[in-house]
Amino acid sequence: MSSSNTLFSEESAIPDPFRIDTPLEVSEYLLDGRLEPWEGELQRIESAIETAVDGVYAPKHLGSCPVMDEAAGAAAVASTKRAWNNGMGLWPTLSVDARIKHVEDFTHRMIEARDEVVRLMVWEIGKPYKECCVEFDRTIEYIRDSIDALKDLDRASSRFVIESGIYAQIRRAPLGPTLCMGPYNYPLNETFATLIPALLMGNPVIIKPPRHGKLLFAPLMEAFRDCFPAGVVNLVFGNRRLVKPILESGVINVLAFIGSSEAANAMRLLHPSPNRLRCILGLGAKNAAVVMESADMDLAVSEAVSGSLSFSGQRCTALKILFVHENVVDEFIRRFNEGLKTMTIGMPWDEGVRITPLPEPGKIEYLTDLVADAEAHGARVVNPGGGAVDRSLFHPAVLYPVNGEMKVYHEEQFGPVVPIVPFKDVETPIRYIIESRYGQQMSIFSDDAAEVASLVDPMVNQVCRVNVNCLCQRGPDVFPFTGRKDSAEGTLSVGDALRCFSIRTLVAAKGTPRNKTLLSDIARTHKSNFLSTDFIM
Ligand SMILES: O=C[C@H](O)COP(=O)(O)O
Repeated sequence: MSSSNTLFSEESAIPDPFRIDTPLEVSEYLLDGRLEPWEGELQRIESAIETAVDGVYAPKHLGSCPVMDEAAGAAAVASTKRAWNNGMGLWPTLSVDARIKHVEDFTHRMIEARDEVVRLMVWEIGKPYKECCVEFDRTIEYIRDSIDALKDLDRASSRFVIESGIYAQIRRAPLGPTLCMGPYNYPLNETFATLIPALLMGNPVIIKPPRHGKLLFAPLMEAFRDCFPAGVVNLVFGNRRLVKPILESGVINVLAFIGSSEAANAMRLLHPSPNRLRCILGLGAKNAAVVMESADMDLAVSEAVSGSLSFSGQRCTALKILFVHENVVDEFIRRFNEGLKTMTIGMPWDEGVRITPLPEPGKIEYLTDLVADAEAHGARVVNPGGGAVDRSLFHPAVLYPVNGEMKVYHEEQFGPVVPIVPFKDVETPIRYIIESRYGQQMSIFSDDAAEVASLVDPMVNQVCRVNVNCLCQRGPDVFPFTGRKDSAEGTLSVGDALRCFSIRTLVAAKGTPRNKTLLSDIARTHKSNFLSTDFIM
């Protein structure tokens, strides 16, 4: 564990590849296929990491970004609307293979920017360097897998159907102007998890990067401009002032947002016809682990440590509450505290580091308050040094015994605080999961097949992924990723997301010989599908 005076005794302690010597001043945005100069207000972007200058610790100035206003929001809407052109624009009518080519060209350019994107991510959100690399590479893989999935989908869905005397060609069609907004914890990957399927399916998009993790979009701006037709990708920076007119315009047909349930609800209501707005959302979660008496303790502990504390607990899929059978809870806590030694605290570029500075303002105070509230209601911090604060670093705090009177029992902490609840009867965690406002995932740790089986069936009807002897997680990205209740809308995984960003339409005709010829002719001239020869009658 690093002590406060070894973290950053001086600036030169930062390894060279990670230095940011010159702040990145972003004074352009992408609209209508052009990089436009921004002459208005700029936001000063500071690092999650506090560094020492003349012995005084403060966040480092990383650069600045436009804070775009209502007029810019309206301009972004107009650009996207032109690209859509009532579904008759270049992009929505382009052939699938041509769209894929644009995305592939962009991917090559994106790979060239890897080092810079990763470096900015490390500084802006404090994510460990290796995890930033994984995020980048996972994004590239997501793009490639989505392209493959689109080829399969297109072939499967572009065949002729003859049913009850009706000829039909079923087509996957785009939905229209789309607003993509990712979260700070996966600023690249989770923005692209909506952006790429939206584009592949023919939708023009506005990207609004998250509050933290936005500078890393700057190295991609020229690639977006060069690789896509005008107006297909619009990249704007700002806050509510920018987003409000975009949604209020009524032009946006799809809101793709990963973040809090509250923000999603507020945004949805900005649209003049909220029911018409398709929302593809990845929201909050309070995933529980249930550790039964029969559990393999080594496995349960190592999965629980990693599941609750990877990227300092800032994952929607993190285990945010641990229910442990009362007969094994003492052993579980003892081993959990041992396991915490693998959660090295330090700077994101330190080898093997897992717990890093938190980027959100006010987060340290929030977590400190959660711990104090739990203590006031009878819990203790059971790991030595837990809850200690070292500038923007929060040392993981394991709280025990936690109960329903405490805030941490209910709230999504999204940080390195681990509440442990003892239980006698498995009804307790089951009831917790049933009554939760969220329904993303859960984990069961047990070595008893009958016991697992009895839990799995009721639980798959409460959450969208039941993990057996395994932590909660999103990947592999070809697996469905969604949630019930306030946790999600739509499914954000390879393939499933392509379906979310499109609609099945069909061209149908009375099954006469004349119409058969007619539909074949239409199929020959229609560009939006691959139209393999087996499609043409
Ligand atoms: O923050 C939510 C992410 O979707 C979690 O993804 P992950 O399970 O791969 O860390």
